[in-house]
Amino acid sequence: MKEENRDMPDKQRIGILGAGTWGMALARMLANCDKEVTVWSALPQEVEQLSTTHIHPKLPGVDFPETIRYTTDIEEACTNQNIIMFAVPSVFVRSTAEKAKPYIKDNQIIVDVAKGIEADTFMTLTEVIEDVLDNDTLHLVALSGPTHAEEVARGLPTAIVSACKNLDAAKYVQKFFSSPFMRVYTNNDVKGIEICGALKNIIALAAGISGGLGYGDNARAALITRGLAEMERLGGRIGCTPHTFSGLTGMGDLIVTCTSEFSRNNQAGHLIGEGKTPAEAVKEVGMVVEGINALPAAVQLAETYKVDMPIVMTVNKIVNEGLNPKDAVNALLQRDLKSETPLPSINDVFEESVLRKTRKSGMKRVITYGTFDLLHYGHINLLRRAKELGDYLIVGLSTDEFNWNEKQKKCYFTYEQRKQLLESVRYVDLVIPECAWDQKRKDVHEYHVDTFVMGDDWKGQFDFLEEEGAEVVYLPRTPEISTTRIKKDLNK
Ligand SMILES: NC(=O)C1=CN([C@@H]2O[C@H](COP(=O)(O)OP(=O)(O)OC[C@H]3O[C@@H](n4cnc5c(N)ncnc54)[C@H](OP(=O)(O)O)[C@@H]3O)[C@@H](O)[C@H]2O)C=CC1
Ligand SMILES: O=C(CO)COP(=O)(O)O
Repeated sequence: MKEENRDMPDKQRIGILGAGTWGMALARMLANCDKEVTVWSALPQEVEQLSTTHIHPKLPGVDFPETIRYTTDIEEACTNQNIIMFAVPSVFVRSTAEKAKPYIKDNQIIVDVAKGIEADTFMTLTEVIEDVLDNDTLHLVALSGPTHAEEVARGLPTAIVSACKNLDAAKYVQKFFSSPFMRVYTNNDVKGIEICGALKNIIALAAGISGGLGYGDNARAALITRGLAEMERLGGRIGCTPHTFSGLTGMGDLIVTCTSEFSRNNQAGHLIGEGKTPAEAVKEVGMVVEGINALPAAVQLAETYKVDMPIVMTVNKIVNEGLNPKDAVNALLQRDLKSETPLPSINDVFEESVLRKTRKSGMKRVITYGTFDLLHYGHINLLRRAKELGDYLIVGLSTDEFNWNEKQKKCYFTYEQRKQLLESVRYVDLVIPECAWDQKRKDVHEYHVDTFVMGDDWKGQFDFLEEEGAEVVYLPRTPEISTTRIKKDLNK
């Protein structure tokens, strides 16, 4: 997708599917930024009420611009829009996509703001939409973050993430939703963003239950921190980027949902902790409680991938198996004692011991950096010659985020896949992540590097590392081969 093709006439248009609090808070912000907004709801009485009163019953004190159009006709909401946004609760995403499908044009940008994982398929919600619409030309964007509708509807400062595998589409949505009070970041880890959005709601239920039982801030902080560890563990197992979990949609959304009075999940948990049944709690909250919807998939994913998720499992026992919340918390506290630091992997232990040994025996250590996507014989030549300069070769492998953020480059293989390929090359002894341009000075000292090696296309650019005591060598590239060239040839 080329961003320039997307430059729109003066009026930018969006169709919003869902007139709940979140869809309406965003509708208000966009209409106030002069976008042409059409809101679809499945419920005629909701459309009738919003078009006549310009007030949403769940957002008292907030007035909505009269320019917003309301309709029960999904064709009207989907036709001729720059963006179509899904803002219905997770359980209605599939049926809403089915209704919208006949009216979705090729190359359409579709944004999902609902948070959840489908129960039977374990699909995230952009995956559900993709599955139903079944059209390769579409651009599916997850827009997510710590964003309570009640605050956005009042114009309070908020940050959010636009996540898409296609950088141009992510940037388009970033621009479209940026406003004087909303700051939008991009990310390409769509799965990680959506897993965070779904799982944090379950942890917020736990935080609410703890509050309802009368426990204090210490317990809540422990649940937030250990909850994040569970989210990260599952995310890591299914290939999400670790960095996402410390970002806005991970730690950020977890903090806001576990602490805000506005959180529906937190409120429902509180009521359950006080003794209400889950059904009574959901009824009293009166809005969607997505943590409860996400539980079946989260439990199944934890079991399928054999990931230890004690908080998620405990919430499931309380919500779906009728376990008494107090007994559940006691059981959680009485589990086997553990270390906070995960056990180092066999690889880490091995590499550490090799590094220690090579330090003692005075072996010569060499380091090089790069992306090494679509590994080819030019890469192998460079690695072989680098290894010949010493005894132990370290490769600083550019992470996906580093490539995305600093080089606007999307790799064919993920960091983990590229790492595995490099680790199976006989010349490579250790692969470390390259996350920033300026880490090289630190690496030279941390890894006791004697020689720094790069291809001669970088000639002169790293001579400053000599100040750190490393010899700097630029090796000639193998002229006829490069990843860029492979991609170009395959596209012919
Ligand atoms: N609220 C927030 O602060 C945020 C919410 N989100 C996410 O956005 C999604 C929507 O949440 P939110 O707006 O809060 O939800 P609400 O509970 O406020 O609204 C849900 C809306 O869906 C309507 N609805 C009922 N039946 C159907 C149906 N068959 N098909 C389509 N829609 C139906 C509801 O109508 P009725 O009320 O009459 O049942 C209501 O208008 C959720 O996944 C949530 O996690 C994300 C970020 C922030
Ligand atoms: O996702 C949200 C805030 O980012 C809303 O959370 P609740 O659904 O718990 O209100």
